[in-house]
Amino acid sequence: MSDLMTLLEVGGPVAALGGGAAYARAKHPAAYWSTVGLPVSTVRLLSTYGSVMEACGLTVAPSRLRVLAAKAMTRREVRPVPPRRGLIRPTTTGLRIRLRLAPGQEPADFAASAERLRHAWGVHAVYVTPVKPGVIELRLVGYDVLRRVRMPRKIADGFLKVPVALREDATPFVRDYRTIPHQLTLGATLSGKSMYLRHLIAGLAPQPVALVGIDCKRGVELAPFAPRLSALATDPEQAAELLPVLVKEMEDRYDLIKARQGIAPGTPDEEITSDIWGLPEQERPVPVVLFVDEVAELFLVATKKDEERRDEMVTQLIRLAQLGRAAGMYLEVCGQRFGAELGKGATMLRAQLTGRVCHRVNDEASAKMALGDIAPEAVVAACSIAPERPGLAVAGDTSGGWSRIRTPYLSLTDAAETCRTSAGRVPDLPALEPFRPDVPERPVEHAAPVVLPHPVTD
Ligand SMILES: Nc1ncnc2c1ncn2[C@@H]1O[C@H](COP(=O)(O)OP(=O)(O)OP(=O)(O)O)[C@@H](O)[C@H]1O
Repeated sequence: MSDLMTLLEVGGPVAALGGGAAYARAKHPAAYWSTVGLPVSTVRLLSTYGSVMEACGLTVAPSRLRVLAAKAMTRREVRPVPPRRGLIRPTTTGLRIRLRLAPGQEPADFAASAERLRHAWGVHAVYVTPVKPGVIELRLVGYDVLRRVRMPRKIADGFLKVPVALREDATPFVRDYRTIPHQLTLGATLSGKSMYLRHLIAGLAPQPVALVGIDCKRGVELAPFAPRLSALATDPEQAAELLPVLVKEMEDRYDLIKARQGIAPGTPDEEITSDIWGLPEQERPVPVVLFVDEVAELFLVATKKDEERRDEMVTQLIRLAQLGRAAGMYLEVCGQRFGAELGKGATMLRAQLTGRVCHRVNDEASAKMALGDIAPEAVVAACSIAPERPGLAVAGDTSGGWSRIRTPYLSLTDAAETCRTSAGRVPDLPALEPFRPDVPERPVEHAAPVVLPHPVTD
């Protein structure tokens, strides 16, 4: 709204079309787009649809019947036929339109022409999404939505789902733990990893989930969220004590599932479960999300004795990643690099982390560690992230899909406040009780003294 007001102050939508247009478009793209850009672009799309499709090679030859009918009724030449289009639907960032593909066309033809379409219609970007066989959706985005991120008002969030960032096509990027249980987030220093973690923690804090942290930066990243954490380890020694407890918790959960499966030989199929989600609600253990910040610190060793501890921790992390999903235990691993050079187990652990988010990195090798096994283009996209845009990242998963995303700004104070107000939601997990972090008392603001000092005067 304030953007809109500023735009109107600049000269209003009509005046903005004149002298103030360039200023308004550059300064307040969202307001410009919703007040001026949308009608202009709709008219442009409607009036040029057929010719643009033809110029981009996205038309097909008319059917013989159509040619005959046209010849019989008019003497005009019959033009190639563009795909049938549905209604133009405005969005806050642009337009959406569905197209029915003509026989012989495929979504890849449109994706290949996206750049040409964007120039022809004068928009920031055009994205192509297959909806069902024979139908695609074109999403026209009017401006660079990742420059100043605003999350859409309506987002399909829910249990174990956190809308953590915005994609470049203006759709929310939702971290869904039940679909992608474990994730690896990489990025150079000051690239925005902590902001990403902050959003996840603040998003999960109000949900019935146990949050556990291993923060090898001596707790500086996760300590502000201490009121909502069930356990926090701030160095490798503490992590070495916490990890076996988590593995034991996971094994107990497997025993619980097994006990349920063995209730009676004739138990109906739908009551036999292979993960905690099949258990009755009152018996179901609370999900646990383990945040590991600066994972490389767990791998680094100085002495022979450290090496043994390291090997144990890595094995436990691999076990959690391998078996955790069914027990409702999820991993969120963060670091600057995570390659084979970290030693035994690193590649194996990385392979278990399905979700990948790569912020700005210092070299191609780091981007390859996160995205190399997803798509080569994703690696290139990650390498071209500018330092001036912290929070920008490339998100992918091992199925091969990827997109550019950016987190909105969330101050540490606001995230910590969310954790403080959700402190009552820390679930009861007796095994983790010894690892519960101390919650520092809030600094008390000094109240005004009851007796006001006044200068002693003679
Ligand atoms: N999405 C964003 N929008 C605006 N500013 C951001 C965004 N993400 C991060 N920043 C800013 O960039 C700076 C670095 O971010 P952050 O601390 O998250 O980086 P980091 O990768 O965790 O760095 P380090 O590894 O050194 O801790 C901070 O000042 C933060 O406010």
